Amino acid sequence: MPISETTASTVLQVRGLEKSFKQRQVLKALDWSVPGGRVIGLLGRNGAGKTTLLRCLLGLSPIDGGTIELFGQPMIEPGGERMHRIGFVPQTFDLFPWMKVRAYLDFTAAFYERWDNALVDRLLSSWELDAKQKIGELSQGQRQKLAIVRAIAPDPDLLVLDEPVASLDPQARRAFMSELLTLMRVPGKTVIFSTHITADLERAEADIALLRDGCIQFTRPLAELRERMKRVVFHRVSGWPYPPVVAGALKTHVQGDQAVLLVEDPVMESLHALAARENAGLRIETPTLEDLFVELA
Ligand SMILES: Nc1ncnc2c1ncn2[C@@H]1O[C@H](COP(=O)(O)OP(=O)(O)OP(=O)(O)O)[C@@H](O)[C@H]1O
Repeated sequence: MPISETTASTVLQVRGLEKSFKQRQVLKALDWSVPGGRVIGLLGRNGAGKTTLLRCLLGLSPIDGGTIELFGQPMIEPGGERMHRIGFVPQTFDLFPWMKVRAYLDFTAAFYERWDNALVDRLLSSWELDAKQKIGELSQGQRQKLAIVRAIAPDPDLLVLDEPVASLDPQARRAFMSELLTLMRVPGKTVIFSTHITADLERAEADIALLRDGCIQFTRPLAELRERMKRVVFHRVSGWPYPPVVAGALKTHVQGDQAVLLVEDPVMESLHALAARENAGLRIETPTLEDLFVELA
């Protein structure tokens, strides 16, 4: 499947990215182009390399090969002018346990050109974070909320979040997603977040990027995936000695009397002709994003 094309508003351009840990090659000649103004959900199975990729993109982990451009400039190390435009929420946040929440935020604010104090106060209050509590005494979920507040407050142009909602309860998750969408309504802002929670991606109407086998397999709007990917089920009482061959099939399973295929851009006339030829029943369904993830990842 094609990778998104480079546009004038490309925020991130990765070419041939290679990254290994000892003998384990995690990212393999990875190409990725991320246009500005989108919410991108990065999906991939456990260990696919999502955290590794996000850390490489931000210059937090050295790369073995390839190039990364952020805002049109090569990304070699973190910091510099660009840090004012980037917000990052790591998978775990356990810095400064001795600092109180307010002191930590004030300390962090000093490093940024922009810092939205009103937003900080609003989020602390609506997410029930106690400004006087020490970070070390916060629960995992509360720390994650704090990390999100800290990342959003500088009004970044690019917000990168590594499983930001993993420790949040459903209410907090929804509140966070709604903040994220509010942030995105400003033109030109880009959000990349990794997650296993496909419902959040659906709520955010995110573009879906799939990381598998060390590469980004595709980056596509969710609506387009829904439109183009169909689950095709053939049913035949006598079973399937060999699976039916269908143009555009990405995955095929035979389960008893059913042959279930995930098909990209199915041609309806061909499917009906095949069903008639094989004397089989035919059903066409739109898979959920979770179904797609299970099939493709
Ligand atoms: N510092 C490290 N040293 C050695 N191996 C590492 C290191 N960091 C990651 N890896 C390996 O790289 C691979 C990718 O890990 P990564 O954390 O990027 O995956 P992930 O997609 O974020 O997984 P998850 O969904 O479980 O968070 C794994 O096999 C992991 O063991």
